[in-house]
Amino acid sequence: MSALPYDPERLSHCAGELIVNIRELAARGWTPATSSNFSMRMDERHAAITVSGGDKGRLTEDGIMVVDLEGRPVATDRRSSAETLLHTRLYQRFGEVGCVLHTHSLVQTVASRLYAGAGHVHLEGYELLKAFAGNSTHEMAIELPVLPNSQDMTVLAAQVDALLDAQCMWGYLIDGHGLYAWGRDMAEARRHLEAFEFLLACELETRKLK
Ligand SMILES: CSC[C@@H](O)[C@@H](O)C(=O)COP(=O)(O)O
Ligand SMILES: [Zn+2]
Repeated sequence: MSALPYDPERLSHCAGELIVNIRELAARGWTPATSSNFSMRMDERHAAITVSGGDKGRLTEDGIMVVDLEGRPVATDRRSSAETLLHTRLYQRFGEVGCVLHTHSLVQTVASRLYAGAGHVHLEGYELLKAFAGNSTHEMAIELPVLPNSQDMTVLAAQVDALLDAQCMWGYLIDGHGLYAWGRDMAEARRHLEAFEFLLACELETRKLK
């Protein structure tokens, strides 16, 4: 029997799913330099998350570790993502959140700069809005929030908390930084991430043509 406070088989399963998906996202150029971080819920008290630093496109099992939902490392001396708190707050608040993905694509970063003043990106009338869980028509709008960046994760986490108090959503941008998106499992989180990326690219293209 394992002395670990989590199921090692569950960790292996999460690590496998994370690695396959992260490599695919990295291959699209969405994780430049050592940016971006990713996690999956393991159980009601633990999440599997990427370690801090390193090229996410070359991730191996060694690059995934366990934290508790307060963001503390569990049974390891490795250092989890600098942005761990932004992941664990979502798992703490919403029992149904199973996966959190954070990337730094060019489109996400440029959009975050252009819409930081407005505080949100207005996305309306797109068929792809149906990619977000709970939406069944293009005849609707969502506001993707844009938060000010900070190197102090407690400040950023508090901003995210305030947002989540005010509205139900599947993602947010951080100014000059990138996108956070989540879902009930990896497939849903990835669908949301890809939908935000595509819709932001549409907004940027449309601005160019106006
Ligand atoms: C390479 S700078 C990007 C980091 O500051 C951060 O925003 C990021 O996404 C990755 O941090 P990490 O600690 O590796 O999870
Ligand atoms: Zn980041």
